[in-house]
Amino acid sequence: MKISPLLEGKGLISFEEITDYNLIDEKQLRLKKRKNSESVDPGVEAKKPKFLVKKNVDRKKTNKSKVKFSDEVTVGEFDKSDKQEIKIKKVKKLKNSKSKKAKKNKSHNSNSTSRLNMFKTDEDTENNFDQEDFETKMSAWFELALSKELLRGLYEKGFYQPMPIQKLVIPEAIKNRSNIIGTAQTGSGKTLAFGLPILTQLIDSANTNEFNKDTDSPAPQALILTPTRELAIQIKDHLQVCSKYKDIKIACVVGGISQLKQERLLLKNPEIIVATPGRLMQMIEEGHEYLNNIIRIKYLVIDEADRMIEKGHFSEVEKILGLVNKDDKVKTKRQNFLFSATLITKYDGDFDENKPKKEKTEAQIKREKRAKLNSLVEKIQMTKQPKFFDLTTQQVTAENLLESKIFCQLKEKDIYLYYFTCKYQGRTLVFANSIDCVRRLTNLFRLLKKTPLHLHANMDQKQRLKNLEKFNAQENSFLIASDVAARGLDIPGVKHVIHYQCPRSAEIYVHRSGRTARSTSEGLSVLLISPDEINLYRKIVKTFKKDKEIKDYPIDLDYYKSCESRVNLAKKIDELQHQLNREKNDSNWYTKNAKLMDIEIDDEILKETHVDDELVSKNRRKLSQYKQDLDRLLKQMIYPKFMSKKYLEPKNVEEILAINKSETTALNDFKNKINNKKKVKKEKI
Ligand SMILES: Nc1ncnc2c1ncn2[C@@H]1O[C@H](COP(=O)(O)OP(=O)(O)OP(=O)(O)O)[C@@H](O)[C@H]1O
Repeated sequence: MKISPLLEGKGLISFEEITDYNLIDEKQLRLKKRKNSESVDPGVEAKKPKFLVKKNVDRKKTNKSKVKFSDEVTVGEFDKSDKQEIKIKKVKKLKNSKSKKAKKNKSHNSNSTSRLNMFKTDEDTENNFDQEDFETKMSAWFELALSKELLRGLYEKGFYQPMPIQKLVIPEAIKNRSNIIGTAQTGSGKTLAFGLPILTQLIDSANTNEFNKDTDSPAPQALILTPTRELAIQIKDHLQVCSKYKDIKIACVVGGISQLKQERLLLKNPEIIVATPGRLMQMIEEGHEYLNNIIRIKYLVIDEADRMIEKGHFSEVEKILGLVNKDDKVKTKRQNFLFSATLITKYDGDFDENKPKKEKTEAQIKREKRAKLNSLVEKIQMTKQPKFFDLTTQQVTAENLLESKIFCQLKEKDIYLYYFTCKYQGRTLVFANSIDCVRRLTNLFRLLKKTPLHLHANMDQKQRLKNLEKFNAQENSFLIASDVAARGLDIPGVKHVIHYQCPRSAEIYVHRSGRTARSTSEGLSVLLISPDEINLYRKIVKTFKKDKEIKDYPIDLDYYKSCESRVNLAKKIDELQHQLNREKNDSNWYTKNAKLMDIEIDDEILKETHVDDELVSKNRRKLSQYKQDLDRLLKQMIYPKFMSKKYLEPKNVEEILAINKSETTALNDFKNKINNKKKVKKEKI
């Protein structure tokens, strides 16, 4: 058996190791294969189970279950009664037994060859579909009981190995139809962990014509709820690509986009609806027939579940739950999935340094986790005990994420941000706490000719999507966003996440940072912390015990100084521009309204609102001068320390800039700093 690179070397467990398989089927397949020399007759194979089936064996009663529990992966059978411990399902540590591995690989191959014939389309036969390549690369998926059409889609996407959360959740969800609660780091593939089991089961029912069998009016089969529109669209696209070899219709019901268009798509009776709660509830209340039938859904997913059930945020979620839980029979049969990277990480303790510290005991933490899970189960009204998969580590943030910080004064933040975007190449995502701050930074960085993109909840939805698309498409794009972009968004190649302001909660820190270092890529997060944010910073550090992990980001002071003059000038321009606009708007407001109402303005008021023309033209001249100065500054190079001034001929500037940028990356600078510190420490010892 091949182990996912993410599992390798970490002593993590594999789901395959904890299941018992129906070996008779496997033997029969092998015998058949031998008889037919190369491949098994697809006709015969079709009558056999397509995948190895987990036997209904009570592990507790078998002697094979001498197992150890790995700290890093918790497979818990969650118990509703608060008094009982979370039952840990027995799991075996992965052993590197060669003979066992070889045996398994053999069985994979013999089994998969026969299945392969069914994956082929007519086009494949013409285009020489590489069966062997498919079989070798995809073998790790074969035991997860996925439908053949999905395997083909995954192969084309280059997803040759299931990620750990997928490896654990998928077979459990398909074979046992369990309710699932899953938590794993950001970028660890949770979407497909719930998406693939649902798609497989839908494909199976489509193949047996089971959709809407018992009723005349069609109904959605699955509902996926997400907190943001962008995330809903992303999930829809992701599932659609994976299921391209089977016509499973997926529709988005999200706000900010033409309702008419969505209604048209709903006329096609999509099996899966991915929705944000607000628009979904609105359309249901307006009496949309197909959506009203969500009371019959067979699969319910609540992504970013901790956010979705936050008090006061999503009253619509509760209304939707009220609807889907109306019919007891449907509710009992429904399969539920709850996922998030921060499902149980909330820190409710005290982070005030002046108060005595009370460390929680392991038992207390466990109790709290259980209580949180209990409340989730109750809210969703799961009738069957869920299986709980916790793949988060102590670090909580993604494994390949390097975390850093810069302590600075409030007014220095703009300079550090500019410093960063000038010094380093790579897609950069900046988070601010308020929409006003996003707007101000966008204006400022436009003046600095940094072509920033922006994203916040008060923007037109089309513009939001357009900006996200541009951020995706351009190589060194730079997006300034509010926390509407913090959760779930999967933008490839984001190299840096900068927290311009300290996030208000530790969970948001995890999600924001998780926009980089996704899947197997590396990424860097930089927290800019001003004195008034120290408490927020402490909260993050305490929640995740990260006091040693978040190191200072190294700053090149010469470079910083060059940035300072530009940013300060740009700020002056921004302020002056605002002042001029304000004055213009004020005087316009009075004269415009007076005209509209056909009244004469009192002389006194006119005097008060009168804009001093001379002052205005003086400010305009000043503004134009500042702009010219800034232009001149921006044309110069922010030269790195190691370069002498003789290189700074204007024609060489671009060239040098390119060389400079290709040599240094933010991650390398940070890693070098850490390594140098380690060296110094060693030398001292
Ligand atoms: N088996 C796989 N092999 C390779 N890449 C994968 C696999 N499964 C998912 N991915 C990719 O990994 C990335 C992260 O996946 P996904 O968006 O599902 O993460 P997530 O755990 O939901 O993250 P978040 O907590 O931020 O929402 C995506 O680009 C996805 O396409």
